[in-house]
Amino acid sequence: MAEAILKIENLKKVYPDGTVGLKEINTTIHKGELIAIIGPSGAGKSTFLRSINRLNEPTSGAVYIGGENICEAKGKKLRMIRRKVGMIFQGYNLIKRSTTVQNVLHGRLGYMSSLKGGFGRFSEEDTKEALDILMRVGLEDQAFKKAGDLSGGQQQRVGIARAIAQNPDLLLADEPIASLDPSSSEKVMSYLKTIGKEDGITTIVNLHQVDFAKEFADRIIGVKAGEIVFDGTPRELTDYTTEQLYR
Ligand SMILES: Nc1ncnc2c1ncn2[C@@H]1O[C@H](COP(=O)(O)OP(=O)(O)OP(=O)(O)O)[C@@H](O)[C@H]1O
Repeated sequence: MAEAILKIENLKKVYPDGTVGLKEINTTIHKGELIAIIGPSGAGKSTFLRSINRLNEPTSGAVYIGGENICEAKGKKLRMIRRKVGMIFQGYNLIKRSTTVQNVLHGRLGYMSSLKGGFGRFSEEDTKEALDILMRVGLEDQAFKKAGDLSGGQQQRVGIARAIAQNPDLLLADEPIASLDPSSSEKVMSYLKTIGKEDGITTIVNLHQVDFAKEFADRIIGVKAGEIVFDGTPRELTDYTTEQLYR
């Protein structure tokens, strides 16, 4: 089996108002896997995903990314771990008035000095790499358009390109296709899968659509009431199990 890239131990999240977001999550995820997290609304999918890079601060437990516990990391060490974790959002989170290629270059910021990054001084090499990445998501002809002028599906592909520019080991995608039509969703999931496999990136995707999880994931984790209640291959997720999960 491929090396473990992510190990989660006794991960728990209780929100300040007392709501238990995650009861206790334990799992190991391997290099290059595409994992879909599914489950009913309010199950804890976003809490789970966002706890992995501490976008949402866990209450207790450990998250080892490449052997380092991000929950205990601070300062430079935390930045170094986060640099290797790309994030893709439902609302794309692009700078709409900047060009597509500038948005992709933002993925490189973690590798630049804050002075150069602040002035947007990207090297020719960085720009060339950003254009190459745009080609990989089929957007080379949109590179100099304003990101805000692209369709939703295209904006999400820029989101993928920006995350890839970060040269990540791990990609976290929080409901990346929730706002897209089926055809754009299919494309976004295909690019995530193809690039993940080509580059050996482990990808964890929160999904509402079970059919997309079954079509694209290597492994599906079902979450309900803050706990993992299913963990298996798409084939192992039967109609009965799905019904139990969403009941
Ligand atoms: N900031 C917060 N404060 C209090 N409770 C929260 C907060 N964020 C989420 N929760 C609660 O934590 C639980 C898990 O929420 P989460 O958003 O992780 O679920 P989800 O499975 O991603 O849901 P959805 O599919 O609807 O996005 C829910 O009960 C939710 O109401």
